[in-house]
Amino acid sequence: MENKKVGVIGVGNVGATLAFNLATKNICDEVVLKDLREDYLQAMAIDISQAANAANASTKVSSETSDFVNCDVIVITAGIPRKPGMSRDDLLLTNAKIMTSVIDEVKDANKDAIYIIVSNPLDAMVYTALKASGLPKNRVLGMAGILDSSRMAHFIAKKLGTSQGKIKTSVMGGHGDAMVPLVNYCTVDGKNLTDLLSKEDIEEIVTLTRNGGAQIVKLLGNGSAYYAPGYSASLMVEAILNDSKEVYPCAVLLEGEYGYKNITAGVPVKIGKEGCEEIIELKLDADQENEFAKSILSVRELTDTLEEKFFNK
Ligand SMILES: NC(=O)c1ccc[n+]([C@@H]2O[C@H](COP(=O)([O-])OP(=O)(O)OC[C@H]3O[C@@H](n4cnc5c(N)ncnc54)[C@H](O)[C@@H]3O)[C@@H](O)[C@H]2O)c1
Ligand SMILES: O=C(O)C[C@H](O)C(=O)O
Repeated sequence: MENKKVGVIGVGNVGATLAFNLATKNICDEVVLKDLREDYLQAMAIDISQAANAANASTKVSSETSDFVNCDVIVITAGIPRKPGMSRDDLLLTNAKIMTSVIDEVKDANKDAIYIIVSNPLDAMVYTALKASGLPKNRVLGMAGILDSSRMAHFIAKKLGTSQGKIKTSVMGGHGDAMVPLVNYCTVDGKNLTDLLSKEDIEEIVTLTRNGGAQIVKLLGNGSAYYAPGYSASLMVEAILNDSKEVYPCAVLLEGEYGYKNITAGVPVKIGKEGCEEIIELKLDADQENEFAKSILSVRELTDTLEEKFFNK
């Protein structure tokens, strides 16, 4: 790619954190921001541009509508976050409306873009984005698996009292309470997690991982996590722009993989300049297959609701 350009729609907590990472680390040549809140949008563009200057990074940051064209990657974080006591699923219809409207606004001027969806409920928003854009499945990916895996690694490090950075984890399925942390694929410094911790400790880590988003929502009281989500999204952007073929867990449309069709959920994906270039089919044991089935079912309930109350109304 010649001039690498990334559009970020929604520059609230996650979008601004993402844009800050992209700009200060020179991950692309241009970042273009878009939001409903005009003054806030401009403030973010100026502040992040100044941060890039402080970092001696050459990335240009803009909030001009006329610049929101020919993006290579568009990340959508526009939408409302949940509040304490809410589930991500409670955001379904509000955020589906926002998702559809922002895609309608940008799709014609950004015909080659790969979309990364962040808004919640994540898997249902990927489904919505696919329908709203009419794009092939490889060009719409959802960010959640990297975040959930990073949470699992955090809880393992805490439990073992070990240094971070040596822990490999992977979480599949929908980004909801039924997500599937893949315990037998976790290693710490090359050693299997199952050889390092008891069954009870591992179960506790799985529960903490599943509740990781809610834990932060409760502590914040008004909003949800953004540093880890923003950073996780920047890894996906980087993999696309650099055509790195990195494998990350991402939400994509399944068309027979893992035995499911016409449903979006998190699976390991090889990411390159075409977006999702391959879905990796891991061998799951019987328990994991059951958990994945439950997770798929919870996403299916949301996409059925969308079909009934949003797309066919
Ligand atoms: N996938 C994940 O793992 C993950 C992680 C964190 C947050 N999220 C989700 O991401 C979304 C954003 O979270 P946040 O913390 O950044 O929220 P936020 O409220 O800080 O930011 C959302 C931004 O979207 C903007 N917006 C709303 N409607 C818009 C529209 N039509 N056009 C342009 N901009 C619009 C708002 O003005 C706001 O600036 C939420 O739905 C949240 O649940 C997902
Ligand atoms: O928990 C949320 O609502 C936000 C996000 O999905 C997260 O996991 O941090």
